[in-house]
Amino acid sequence: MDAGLGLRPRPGAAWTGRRKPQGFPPATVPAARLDQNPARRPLVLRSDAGSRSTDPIRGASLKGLCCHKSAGTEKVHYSADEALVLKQKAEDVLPYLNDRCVYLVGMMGSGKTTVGKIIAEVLGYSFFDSDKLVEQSVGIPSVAEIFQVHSEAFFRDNESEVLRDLSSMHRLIVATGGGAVIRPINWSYMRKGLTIWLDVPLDALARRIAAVGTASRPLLHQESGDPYAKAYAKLTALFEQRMDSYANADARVSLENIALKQGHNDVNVLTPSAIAIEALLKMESFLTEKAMVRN
Ligand SMILES: Nc1ncnc2c1ncn2[C@@H]1O[C@H](COP(=O)(O)OP(=O)(O)OP(=O)(O)O)[C@@H](O)[C@H]1O
Ligand SMILES: O=C(O)C1=C[C@@H](O)[C@@H](O)[C@H](O)C1
Repeated sequence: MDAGLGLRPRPGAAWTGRRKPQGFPPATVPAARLDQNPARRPLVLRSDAGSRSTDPIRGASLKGLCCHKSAGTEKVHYSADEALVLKQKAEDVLPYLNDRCVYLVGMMGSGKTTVGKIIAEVLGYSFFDSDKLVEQSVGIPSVAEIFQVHSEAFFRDNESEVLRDLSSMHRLIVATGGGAVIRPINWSYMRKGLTIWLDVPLDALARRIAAVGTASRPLLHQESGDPYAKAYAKLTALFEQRMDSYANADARVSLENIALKQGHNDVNVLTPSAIAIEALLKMESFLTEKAMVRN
């Protein structure tokens, strides 16, 4: 049990009696229109029998040309205690979420994919990585190559189109690209769901990124120099430009704060599931406060 988070599982307590928020009624998922840009491949939405989601996006999910990383297709490991808390928190959040999508925003390497898959798993939602969807729709296998063959602007245009298409769907956890927050139009799409900022200290990000190399991250990639130092310098510059945009998110998950609560100095010792638990707590706070204001 993660005592630092002050959580006690309440077996069977799925609903706390708070009024279920209104809005976002169940919707029929329209066919995604990823075919408007001539460089993009048409995308067909159809039911995904392979998804482990309990109610896969109202009977439809991105498949075929899209990369569908359902949370159920890759095993996520966490301790029994964490699993219990995750399950309980997911049950608390689900009624308030009301099928809305959740967009994880944050710098490169902040854990949007790692944490997003856990959240998707416990909520029974489907997981998508918007970078992968752009790669699939453009037909180029890596973001780095898209930058090289086309341009960053081309990538950003396609990223906006992907986010626009996802915004008409339900029950998705979306790991967005690190730079998705810089375009106001993207916020108009993400605002249809819930936005969560994974706020990770730059030093920890630089260490994570240096450990795996910068080749897949075109904005950080330079031919020479110490991988940590160059990642740290570039991340610092990017973060200065973007921090106000990240702060637009509905909720902020600060790894520094979680580490403080758990008595750690280094945020990189935090387990992805502890971060997912904190994200669910933040989602719950945001959604219940919003419901109280409304009622
Ligand atoms: N809590 C954690 N502690 C340590 N390392 C982590 C943690 N979460 C993720 N990582 C590692 O950090 C790297 C980046 O994680 P991940 O791909 O989930 O981030 P991301 O935000 O989706 O990145 P990007 O936006 O660049 O795709 C991976 O190597 C992952 O294993
Ligand atoms: O931070 C960024 O601008 C980026 C982050 C990645 O997820 C990719 O979307 C791309 O490499 C750009």
